[in-house]
Amino acid sequence: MAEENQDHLIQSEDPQHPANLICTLCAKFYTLGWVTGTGGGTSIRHHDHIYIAPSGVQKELMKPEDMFVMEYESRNYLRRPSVHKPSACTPLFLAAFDKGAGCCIHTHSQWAVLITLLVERDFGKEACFEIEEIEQIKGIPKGRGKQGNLGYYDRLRIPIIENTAHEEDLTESLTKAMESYPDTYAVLVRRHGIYVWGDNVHKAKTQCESLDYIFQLAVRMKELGLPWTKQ
Ligand SMILES: CSC[C@@H](O)[C@@H](O)C(=O)COP(=O)(O)O
Ligand SMILES: [Zn+2]
Repeated sequence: MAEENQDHLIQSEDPQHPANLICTLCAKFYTLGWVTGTGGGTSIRHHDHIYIAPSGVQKELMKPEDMFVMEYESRNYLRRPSVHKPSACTPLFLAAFDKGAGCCIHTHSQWAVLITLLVERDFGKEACFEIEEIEQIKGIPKGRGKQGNLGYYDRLRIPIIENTAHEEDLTESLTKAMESYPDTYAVLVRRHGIYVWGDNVHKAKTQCESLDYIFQLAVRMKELGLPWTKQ
């Protein structure tokens, strides 16, 4: 089967079609500083199809025809544009889909990176960003299989993993963090950025926005000497 010729998988007039949506979302994320300089990206699961962007391209300028399509069960590419390689983030996106996600967003947001620099590295212990009593925490779900979102008095915890020289080498520690923090919908990567996933595109996007807001606020709080938690 000629993988390049599966154009029907990415051609649709529907703006909500994953191939169109990845392009429009990344163009918006670029304006937030989340996917500049080819860094970051987004992947969407649509039934048994995973839509993946190319590696090393300007993520805000992508077209639907640039998209790779993988069959989730077999992990075979159904569509593979010959001029590109698939995103180096693909195994990390797949780790999120394995946890039931419908969409995974990777950003290089400077707020996320700053948070990873502000949380001490404690050798032998898993690092974690924690904050409470901030209204926007209510934009984050309680956890996988749990109903509803965190409350104002709940503590938000986002694990932090160490960066590696190559994106794909993050997969093992990302998977481990997902297991240590079964309720989390995000993992920070020190000096790199964040992976955020959600049950669907809408949830992944709004959760990513809520977290970025909280990170920006937390950086400012630190500058002002204000604590993130009561103790
Ligand atoms: C600025 S290069 C960034 C990459 O190494 C990587 O961290 C990244 O987020 C994007 O990888 P890509 O393979 O282009 O999808
Ligand atoms: Zn990255």
